[in-house]
Amino acid sequence: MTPSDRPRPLDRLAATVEARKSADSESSWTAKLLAKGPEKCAEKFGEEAIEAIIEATRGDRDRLVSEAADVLYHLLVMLAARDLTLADVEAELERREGVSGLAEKAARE
Ligand SMILES: N=c1c2ncn([C@@H]3O[C@H](COP(=O)(O)OP(=O)(O)OP(=O)(O)O)[C@@H](O)[C@H]3O)c2ncn1[C@@H]1O[C@H](COP(=O)(O)O)[C@@H](O)[C@H]1O
Repeated sequence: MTPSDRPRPLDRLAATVEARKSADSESSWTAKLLAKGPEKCAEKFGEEAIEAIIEATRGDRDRLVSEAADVLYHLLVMLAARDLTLADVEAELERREGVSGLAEKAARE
């Protein structure tokens, strides 16, 4: 496998999170969080999002990168808790490609 064939980090993380749905809670933080249910996963995502907002407001770039990584991880866990995947979100992003946000908003009004 050449470096360019290797799945990107977000795809690798998504595959790991998916695999943790059937893993032992004793050996995996992700499995432990998933076992607490979708509401707890959503709560953790919210906490991490707020931490990212705080760092974005403060302007500390390194801490924002770290919090953004937490947000992406907890987003994947929250999706997995509802049997959704990164591929589902990417399909929605693809559907939106080429549609201006302004045009989309105007169509809703
Ligand atoms: N990216 C992450 C990641 N980001 C954050 N976390 C964990 O998420 C937790 C959130 O931190 P908190 O301080 O909010 O947790 P806490 O206060 O202990 O929890 P609560 O008491 O609030 O419930 C920490 O324990 C972090 O280690 C992560 N855990 C796992 N991953 C990835 O998931 C992979 C699989 O991990 P396991 O499922 O543990 O094997 C890892 O290899 C990583 O790639």
